[in-house]
Amino acid sequence: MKLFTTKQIAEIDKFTIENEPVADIDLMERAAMQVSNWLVFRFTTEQRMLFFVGPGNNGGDALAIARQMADFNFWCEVFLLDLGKELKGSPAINWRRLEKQGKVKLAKISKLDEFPEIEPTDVFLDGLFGSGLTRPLKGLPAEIVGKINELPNTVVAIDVPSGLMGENNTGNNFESILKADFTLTFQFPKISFLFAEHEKFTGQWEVLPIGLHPGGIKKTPSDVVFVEKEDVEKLFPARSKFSHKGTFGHALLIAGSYGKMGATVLASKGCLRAGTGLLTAHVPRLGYSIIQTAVPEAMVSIDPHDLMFTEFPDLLPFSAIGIGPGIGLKNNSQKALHELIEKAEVPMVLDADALNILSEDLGWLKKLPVNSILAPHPGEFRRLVGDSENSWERIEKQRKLAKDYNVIVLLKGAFSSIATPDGKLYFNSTGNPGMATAGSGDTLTGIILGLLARRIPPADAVVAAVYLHGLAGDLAAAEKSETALIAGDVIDFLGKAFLEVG
Ligand SMILES: NC(=O)C1=CN([C@@H]2O[C@H](COP(=O)(O)OP(=O)(O)OC[C@H]3O[C@@H](n4cnc5c(N)ncnc54)[C@H](O)[C@@H]3O)[C@@H](O)[C@H]2O)[C@H](O)CC1
Ligand SMILES: [K+]
Repeated sequence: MKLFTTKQIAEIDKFTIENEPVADIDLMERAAMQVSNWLVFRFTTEQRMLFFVGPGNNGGDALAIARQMADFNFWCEVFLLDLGKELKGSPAINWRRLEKQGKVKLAKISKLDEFPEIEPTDVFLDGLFGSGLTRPLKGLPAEIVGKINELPNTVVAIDVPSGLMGENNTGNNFESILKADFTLTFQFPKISFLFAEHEKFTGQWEVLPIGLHPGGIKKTPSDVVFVEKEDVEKLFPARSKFSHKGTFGHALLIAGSYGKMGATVLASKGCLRAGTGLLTAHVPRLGYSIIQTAVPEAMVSIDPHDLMFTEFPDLLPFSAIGIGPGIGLKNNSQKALHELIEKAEVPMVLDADALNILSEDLGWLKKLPVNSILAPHPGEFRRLVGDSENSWERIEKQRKLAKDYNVIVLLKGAFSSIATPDGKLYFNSTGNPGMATAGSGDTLTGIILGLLARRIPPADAVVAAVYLHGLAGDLAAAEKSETALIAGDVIDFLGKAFLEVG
């Protein structure tokens, strides 16, 4: 799914109104009905619904929802924020419709003292501000938000939690952003919902389709993609009956050192499960019997050093190279990594210690084969490019790194993001907190390597690998719980994940 800025969403909104065509007020009614249908199944008519209504269309939505919910026999009360201006357009029409219906108590709030008496079971609906927010909240709106945040009641935000910007929240006043338990957002997730520090504002968010015009969505350009099943399905070429091992390539994995051979085992298994034809794992001497025993499907190339990576085999047979998990930072290994980068001609995926080594001198990134992949977690990313004030700034740095060095940068996190040199940005939609566990990243590196070895174009390989890794983790958590989840489970469920994206 393409993701848009709130400005672009307003344009698609306008396109829909003109080309469907549909009257503004009817589109609002449609959006409101989606929210009402959601609320009806979530709450009971014993609970009061208190609507906090702002001056724009977000408020208009709230007024329409209040009327619809009253028709569903819910007790609804409306509190219109009185900012000294009359309602206009569709919000004004919805106010009159409520007056005519006569089932909902209507009040205005012009100062904080007028905040209503509440019961703990009351549900708050936030229709103060949505995607039209232009600046941080202050004055009365900020006070109302502050008051709502102090109370224990369940809060449902309409479209966007009031006060949160749709994209960049640098410089926003975090004290005056509404903290919702649920956010019901229209048609597209807003980009700022994908940043960890905003979870406390959005709560659980859900996308409600409101039938925006497909033509408008198609013609609006966007470099940002929220990766879902249909985006991944199309990346896999069908396997021909006449395929043989060579068709699916030969991966070289360089991983592990004394005390860290588990990283090699996990990455190897991930790689094999991702469908590589052949895998050679290059390991220090001490790792020989470990790999032969734990991963009999892999061939082993043995380093002359007992404990660490110091040399690599002839690169000719390999269609992709993965390096990093558990290799350590010793000088010999650093030197060998640099030599490998000089010689390699097939796409590489670099992770963990390989990235820590390259952080010392980013000049090496320029020498990587084109479209190689860096797969840092936030700590490794910081070592590469320095501190970031927030997720937005981190993403900007990620995109710049990808462009400047012609590499694909995968930043691992809750919604892992992938930046490509041509300026595209992907956010992954799968995965769960249980996957923040030892060896999870090694497994992912293996999966990426396996897809790369199959000669799937590097950007597609990363997007698909991250999605499948997350999906396997979700399937595993459903059976084993997030708490008990270990990296090996993700590998075990990778087959089921592949079946789902068939
Ligand atoms: N395409 C859709 O998704 C649809 C969205 N709908 C709803 O419309 C809102 C966006 O409405 P809009 O009128 O553009 O903006 P808001 O209601 O968010 O508020 C804008 C209003 O407030 C003023 N303002 C902006 N910032 C501030 C501030 N910091 N302090 C005070 N006032 C501020 C601004 O000048 C405007 O007057 C979207 O979220 C959906 O809920 C449609 O109903 C259906 C289609
Ligand atoms: K809102």
